[in-house]
Amino acid sequence: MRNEKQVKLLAAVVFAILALAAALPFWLNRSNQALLDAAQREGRQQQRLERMLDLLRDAESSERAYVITGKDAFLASSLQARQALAPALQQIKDGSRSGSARVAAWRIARLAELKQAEIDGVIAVRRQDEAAARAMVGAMRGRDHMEELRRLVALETARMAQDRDAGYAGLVADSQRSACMGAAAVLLAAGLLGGLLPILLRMLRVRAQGVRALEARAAQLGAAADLAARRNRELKLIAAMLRAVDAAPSSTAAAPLVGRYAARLMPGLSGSLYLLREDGALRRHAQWGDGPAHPAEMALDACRALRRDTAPDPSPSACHDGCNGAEDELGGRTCLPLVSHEELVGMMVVQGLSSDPRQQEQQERLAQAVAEQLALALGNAKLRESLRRQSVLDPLTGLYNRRHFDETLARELARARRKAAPLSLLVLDIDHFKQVNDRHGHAAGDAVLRTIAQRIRAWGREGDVACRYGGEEFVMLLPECAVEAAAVRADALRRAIESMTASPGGGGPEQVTASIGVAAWPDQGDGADALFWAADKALYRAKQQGRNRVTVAGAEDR
Ligand SMILES: Nc1nc2c(ncn2[C@@H]2O[C@H](COP(=O)(O)OP(=O)(O)OP(=O)(O)O)[C@@H](O)[C@H]2O)c(=O)[nH]1
Repeated sequence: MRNEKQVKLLAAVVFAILALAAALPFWLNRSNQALLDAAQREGRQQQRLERMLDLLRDAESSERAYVITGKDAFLASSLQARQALAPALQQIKDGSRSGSARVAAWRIARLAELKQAEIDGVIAVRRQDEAAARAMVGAMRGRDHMEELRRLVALETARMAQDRDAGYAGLVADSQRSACMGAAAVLLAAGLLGGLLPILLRMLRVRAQGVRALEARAAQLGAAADLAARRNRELKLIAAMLRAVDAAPSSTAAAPLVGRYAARLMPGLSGSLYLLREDGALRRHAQWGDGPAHPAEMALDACRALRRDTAPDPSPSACHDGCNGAEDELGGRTCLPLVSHEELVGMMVVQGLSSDPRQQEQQERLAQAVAEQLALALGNAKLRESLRRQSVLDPLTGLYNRRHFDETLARELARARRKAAPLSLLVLDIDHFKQVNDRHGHAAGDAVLRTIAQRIRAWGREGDVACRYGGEEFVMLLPECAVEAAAVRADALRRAIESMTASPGGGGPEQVTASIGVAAWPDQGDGADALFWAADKALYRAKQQGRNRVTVAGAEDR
């Protein structure tokens, strides 16, 4: 700022000096012109004075000739000279400007008039008396006047020459002064410019530094804005992925969605999502990108990322020996254990990381952020699954409970109506189970219930729904199975129970039997209650008829 003021001030001074130097030739030219005008004026004045002397000389010659000859012919030129003299004298008076020149001009003019008057007087006397005229001429008055006139004209001429010389001398002095001033002005301006130059250079340097700093800052801000926009997009995608996982009915159902979001979140990278199975192995449920296919299944101890510590380590780990023992190229991959509430729920493998360390760090940071959020969401999904399972499962046998049966029966009935397909219901009750409890104890009774549940599970087909209805009573729903086929299958189950070892661990009965009542929609019951009622009545009849048998509901059971 201070520099800027200095530069402006110096620039103004330099400008003024240069303007002055530029004005000098004009000023000098004006002096030259004035001198030239004065010289011309004085030259003209000198010509006038000489002409005036010539006229008087002509007039005097004519006068002499007339005095000597008396002939009027000689008076003609005197008359002409006389007529020309008056305007010539007026021009001489007008042609002088300065005070002294004017006085001299007036004196000369006056003397010329006196000379003219003297000539006129001699001519007038000659007309009367020649001798008197000759006497007048002889008196030399006219010659004195002419001498005086010549002297004055010479003086005036000398004065004019002197003035001219003085003017020329002044002009030379002015010219020298002007040259000196011009040179001084140029030197001064050069000096000032010399002083100005370092300041300007410094200012330019400072400005250039400022511009560079601003450019660097702008680049930083641009990069920060880009980064913020990228992070914002990533956060939005992560949030959307988490919402999708939350909305999915199970973690396995969520996995393909995760794969799709991961492909958008980490463009250019490939990867796989593994979920931990109940048997403790990792199973691949999603894969994205164009990278190499990762193993479909992986044992926990095959992964260096997982076996490194006793507890799963959620920090990213670059594999160096490949998964599942397979050879893998070094680097370019990170395996991220998905740990939620200190429990491993799965693993995310990201492949194709950049070889540029900075870019790789960013990719790993993003993969780590995705993995952390995903682990929590998958953990929550598993928790929800577990809660949901617990709410519909019977804790003793692991079969569905009565609540689930009620819901399923209503749903399956609706489906059967839609499809016009049969739906069979089996109600199974263990025979004399009270005696089992009484003889072997309640724990042995529980063991028998679990063994029978296993047998039912083994007997069931895909689509069958087996539930513990309560106590020692089980129900099985057989969609798209007509009553005859259901009766056949029920008898197979009865026989399987009859032939199984009821207490494999010992301490209980060796054998148990069960009675089964069978009913089917729509023949034995149109609604859920009617169908159950019919099957239960058939079971009652089986008990009455001696147990360990299958009874199909008939018209009397409706
Ligand atoms: N150990 C055990 N016993 C149970 C459980 N639920 C019900 N029971 C018993 O099952 C027995 C059912 O007996 P009952 O209803 O008299 O029938 P039953 O002895 O099987 O006779 P029938 O059905 O007529 O063949 C009772 O002794 C109950 O205490 C259970 O969860 N565990």
